[in-house]
Parts: sequence; structure tokens; C-alpha cells
Amino acid sequence: MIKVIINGCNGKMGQVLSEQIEQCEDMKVVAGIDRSPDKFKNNYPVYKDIFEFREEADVIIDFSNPYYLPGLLDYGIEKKIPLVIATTGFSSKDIKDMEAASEKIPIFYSANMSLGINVLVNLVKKAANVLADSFDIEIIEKHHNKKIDAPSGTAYMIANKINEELDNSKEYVFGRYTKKDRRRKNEIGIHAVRGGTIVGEHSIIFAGSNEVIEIKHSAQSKKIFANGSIKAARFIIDKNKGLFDMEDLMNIE
Ligand SMILES: NC(=O)C1=CN([C@@H]2O[C@H](COP(=O)(O)OP(=O)(O)OC[C@H]3O[C@@H](n4cnc5c(N)ncnc54)[C@H](O)[C@@H]3O)[C@@H](O)[C@H]2O)C=CC1
Ligand SMILES: O=C(O)C1=N[C@H](C(=O)O)C[C@H](O)C1
Repeated sequence: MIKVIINGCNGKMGQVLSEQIEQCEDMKVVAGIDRSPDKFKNNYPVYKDIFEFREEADVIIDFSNPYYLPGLLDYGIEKKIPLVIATTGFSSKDIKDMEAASEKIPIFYSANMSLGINVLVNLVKKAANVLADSFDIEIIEKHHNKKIDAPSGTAYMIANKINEELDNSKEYVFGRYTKKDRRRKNEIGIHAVRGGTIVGEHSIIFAGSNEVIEIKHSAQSKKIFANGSIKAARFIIDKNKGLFDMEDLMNIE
């Protein structure tokens, strides 16, 4: 039985993940961590601070807030526990800290745990290779009105994957409201929309002369992210150290 700690267990994703793990025969939640530990009645103990948990666990799945990253990395390293990090909104220093920690423990990090988005990334990389010289690339993401970071971690991830494919020749322009200038060729525009209960939409628009290609992913339930993080947990528990993402997981499926 794989023993899981859920960091951010009383958040929207933490609760969906708890339900999904209950349906797994090979996994159980042994503890949850949340800054509001009494918000829900969970079937496992919930602590405010991860260091209060003194029993054994095999993996931590994190859907919380970037603020918690240093504590999470410290705990993972001290207890030698693999981490699945799904939180978004990290700074470049946070990513460097994660890379440094992955020299000691295994870390699986993806801003989007769904299979669909990761297939989309592959399609978009191919399209960018063929079209980038003559088409303009814009990314539009839409999410629910409770989301605190913008643009989404997935929008950054897609932009970064495109940019890597194009020898990092692109600059990101976030919204165009303050710009009083026409679009330059070396831009990727990134735009965020927030409203209602939208689970998560990402559109990548390749706009050329007299033709437009739009590649879009629409998440219809948070379960896709929870289930992806469960697969990531199974994938990472027997690794020794290193930084992994959905491409590593998809390569073995
Ligand atoms: N990688 C992926 O596939 C996905 C990532 N996410 C990301 O996961 C994160 C959580 O999303 P939601 O559950 O929608 O947010 P939420 O706001 O509903 O939940 C966050 C939870 O973390 C807790 N929390 C916040 N700061 C904390 C801290 N310092 N220590 C311990 N707990 C803390 C909050 O009390 C809350 O219960 C966000 O960054 C979101 O963008 C969300 C969906 C999919
Ligand atoms: O906060 C969310 O809900 C989501 N966050 C992730 C992101 O920032 O990309 C992934 C998903 O789109 C849902």
C-alpha cells in the first residue's frame, strides 16, 4: 500500500484528490497538511505543519501554494520522501530550489497533470517548428474566479516549451493593455481570463496571413489533474533522485 501525504488537502484539488485516492486499491492517505486544518472532516489526520506528522509515508502530493515550497523541500530531503508538486505560481528562484532538491530526492513537477495538455504540448511544439517564421503565436487561458495566480502555470509551461523549440528567440508579452505599439515578430502573447467555475482552458493561436490555426484543451473536471498526480506518485516512488515531468511519465505508458 502506497502511503500518501496530501499537502493542501483542504483546498479544491486536495479534496478531489482525497476522493480519487479512496478509489485506489494500492494507495491510502495517511495525513493531510493544510493551513486551515479543521475546514473539512477528512478520513485522515490533518496537520498545520508537515513536521508535526511523525509516522511513515511513501510520497507527498502537493496542491497548495508556492509559499509552502521551502518547508516541503526541507521535509522531503530530511525524510527522503519523493514529492509530486502540482502547485503553480512559482518564481524562478523556486524552480532553482526545486532543481537543487532533486539532486537529493526524486521530484515530479508539472503545472498540468492532465494527459490531454501534455499531448497538446507535443502538437504545439510541432506546429511552432513549422509555422513560427510566418505566424504569430498567442496563448489564451481561462480559469475559475478562485484562481490566485495569473497567467496559469500551464500557459507558462506551453510558452516555455514553444520557446525552447525556437532556440529561446521569443519574448513574452502579458496582455496588451498597457502597450501602445504594434505586435513584434519575436513575441508570444499570453492572456488570462477569470470567471465562474471554468475548470481550465488553454488555446494556442497561430495567426498567419489569411489563415489561423487554434489548438485548444478544455478540462471538464478537476479529476483529470488528481488522477494524473496519482499516476505521477506511482511513477516516482521507486526513483532515487532527479526532476521528472509528464513527458517522463508518458514515455513509459
Ligand atoms: N498541476 C496541475 O495539474 C494543477 C495545479 N493546480 C494548482 O494547485 C494549487 C491549488 O489549487 P486549488 O486546490 O484550486 O487551490 P485552493 O486555494 O482551493 O487550495 C489550496 C489549499 O492549500 C492550502 N494552503 C495554502 N497555503 C498553504 C500553506 N502555506 N501551507 C499549507 N497549506 C496551504 C489552503 O488552505 C488551501 O486549502 C494551485 O497552485 C493551482 O494552480 C490546480 C489544478 C491542477
Ligand atoms: O488553478 C487551477 O485550477 C489550475 N491550475 C493549473 C495552472 O495554473 O495551469 C492547471 C489547471 O489549468 C488548473
